[in-house]
Amino acid sequence: MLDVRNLSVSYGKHRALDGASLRVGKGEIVVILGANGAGKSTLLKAVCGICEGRVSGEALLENSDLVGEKPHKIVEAGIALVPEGRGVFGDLTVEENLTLGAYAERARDDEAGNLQRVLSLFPKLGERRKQTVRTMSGGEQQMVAIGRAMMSNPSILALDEPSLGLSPLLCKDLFESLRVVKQAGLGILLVEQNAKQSLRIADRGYLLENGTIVHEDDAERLANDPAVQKAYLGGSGAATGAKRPGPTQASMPKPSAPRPAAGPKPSDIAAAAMKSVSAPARPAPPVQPAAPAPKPTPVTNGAAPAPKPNAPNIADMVAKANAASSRRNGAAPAPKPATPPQPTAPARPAQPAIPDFASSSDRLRAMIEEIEAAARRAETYKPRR
Ligand SMILES: Nc1ncnc2c1ncn2[C@@H]1O[C@H](COP(=O)(O)OP(=O)(O)OP(=O)(O)O)[C@@H](O)[C@H]1O
Repeated sequence: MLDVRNLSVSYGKHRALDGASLRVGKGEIVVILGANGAGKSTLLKAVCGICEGRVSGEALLENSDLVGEKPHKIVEAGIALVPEGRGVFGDLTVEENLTLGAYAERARDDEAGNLQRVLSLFPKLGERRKQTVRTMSGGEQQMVAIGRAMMSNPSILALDEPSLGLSPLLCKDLFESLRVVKQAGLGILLVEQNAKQSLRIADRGYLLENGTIVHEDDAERLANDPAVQKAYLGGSGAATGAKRPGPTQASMPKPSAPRPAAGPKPSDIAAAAMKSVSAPARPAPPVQPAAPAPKPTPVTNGAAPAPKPNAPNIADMVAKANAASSRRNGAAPAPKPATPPQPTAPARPAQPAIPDFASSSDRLRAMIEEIEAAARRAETYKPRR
């Protein structure tokens, strides 16, 4: 279904991805394992059309090449990204978040059907339809992010480190959810540092080292490979002198390389694309998450598509969400329903501090102002080459 051939990415002079080739079939989970800075996110971003670097090679989906296409075209073609950091709209409800994911043209005709499919895959989201996403646990928010991506009715779901920050128990739930998604016939391209659990659910895996794919195998063989165990699973393969058949040994995770400021921040790009949130006259952009945002800022997948007669208007949606939110709870956020205690406390990522606004409409307005400011920064940004 997805056939990536000889994909390379350079950020200025730095070659972050070097001739990567991989495939993802229907109903198949494929995991990319690699140390920090190996180029995993770069690979996903290049496939999804949101990479800031120079991209060459091919990413064929059902034989049409998506390299060079705009992100919303790639969503229309059938690839949806769940970005690192989720990018959910914390001030909106589960249902509102899911609805925003149905922006793609391929999803609009059957929005109700897609919603039903997502809710039947994730019954918990159905039970929590009216819950404000910010009040949910990290694992539940991740489920919202996956559900929202699935609302675009994709054939390939790409996920960037979805288990990041989740407790072991929530990780287990998350990986189980992905198994359910796979059973629905989607192909899953998964970037993960949690090698143990991802290899448990994956069909095949690739090892990425310094931008090069050095090995490919089925997931079970990878999990039992002493060299892989040593590098990614905390095992003692070195003691056995075992060597992986790839060109080089998998290296131990290394600290992230410093990231040169070669382009606008992903959150700025996302914010620029969201300008129409506060400009109702413009057509709304496609709502596919593009990048991790430092706050619960809405993130999108790039340039705005041509207006469609039946296109939902994001500004209207936000206004509706605003009204619903005010009706729901006035100034205070919805109380968090009791959830069973999680085994390890530090798993939930810190929630961004929310200023004590007088009402939820003030909160929304502040959010929009923040997005506008970021958009203005992005517009005037001039990359230093
Ligand atoms: N926008 C960018 N501009 C310049 N260099 C970048 C940019 N994004 C990534 N890089 C560099 O490309 C290399 C690969 O980064 P990438 O984020 O793809 O790695 P990764 O394997 O996803 O790492 P991690 O697991 O830490 O997220 C790194 O050296 C990184 O510094």
